[in-house]
Amino acid sequence: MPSSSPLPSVLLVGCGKMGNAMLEGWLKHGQKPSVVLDRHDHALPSPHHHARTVADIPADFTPDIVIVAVKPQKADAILEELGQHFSNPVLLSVMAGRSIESLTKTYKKANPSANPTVVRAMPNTPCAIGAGITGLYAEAGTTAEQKDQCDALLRSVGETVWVEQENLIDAVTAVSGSGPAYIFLLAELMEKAGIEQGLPPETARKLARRTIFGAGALLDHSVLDASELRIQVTSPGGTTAEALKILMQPDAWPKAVSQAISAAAHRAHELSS
Ligand SMILES: NC(=O)C1=CN([C@@H]2O[C@H](COP(=O)(O)OP(=O)(O)OC[C@H]3O[C@@H](n4cnc5c(N)ncnc54)[C@H](OP(=O)(O)O)[C@@H]3O)[C@@H](O)[C@H]2O)C=CC1
Ligand SMILES: O=C(O)[C@@H]1CCC=N1
Repeated sequence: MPSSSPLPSVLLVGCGKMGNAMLEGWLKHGQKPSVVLDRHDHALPSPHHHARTVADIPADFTPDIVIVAVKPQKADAILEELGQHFSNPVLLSVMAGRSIESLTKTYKKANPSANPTVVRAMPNTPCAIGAGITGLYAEAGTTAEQKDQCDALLRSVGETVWVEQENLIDAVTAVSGSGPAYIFLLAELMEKAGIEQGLPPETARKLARRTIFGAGALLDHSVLDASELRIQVTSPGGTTAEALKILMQPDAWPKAVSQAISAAAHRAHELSS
């Protein structure tokens, strides 16, 4: 649960879909004066500050944590620039794939004496409504206080789990970072199939969305395994059993979900450098 003390101050670099999802939650929970660096306009409540470039960051601003939330393929220039501005920050990267080694190397490129302490985090967009889940990994040498500060930020917008090996962040990315997209696809497909069965589009949309919401909420409340909750819906000889005969074919969902998550993890690995 979020603590009542103010959240650490941050320099949030990149306030797009993921950065903004986290920022909304942080602002609600009360955050020390922070700066958002993004080339697009952002109306921030006082005393927070929006900067379009590194040069716009107030000279006396030293954030507790520098968070990098730009695309991993486009991060090099801004990382190099930040390395010249903040020498020894806690650098919290939410970028998919980019390894601690690669982040550190790029950060030090224009300022070899820079020495960031890198923590990697993989949140997801439900952070926007406080229902996120974030996996974290900290490089060796990160202090307990630095880890606590990162954890507090992400815990304020959902739950957190820490992993013991950096490469497991790729698995987190594939399961929960990208995961909401799999569920949104399911919503799209259920809605479409409902329309094919003759339901009015608005009714199909409502049924699909509320079913996914309700099933998620039940999973969240229940101590039972997902498989047990599935069995509770599945009357012998009934309708669900007929649907699951198709979905649970080894070549259907079991294979597709495994392959999809493996492909996402593989892509994260490709983005490491
Ligand atoms: N979207 C998601 O669900 C998740 C994303 N992530 C990670 O979060 C990161 C951001 O993803 P996402 O939010 O989707 O991306 P977005 O492109 O939506 O957000 C990035 C933002 O940063 C801006 N930006 C990029 N470079 C600069 C710069 N040099 N100076 C100023 N502004 C800049 C972009 O502007 P412009 O668009 O003009 O380039 C954009 O507004 C990625 O690394 C991704 O791997 C992690 C978990 C989930
Ligand atoms: O698709 C991506 O690469 C990012 C990382 C996880 C979710 N979105």
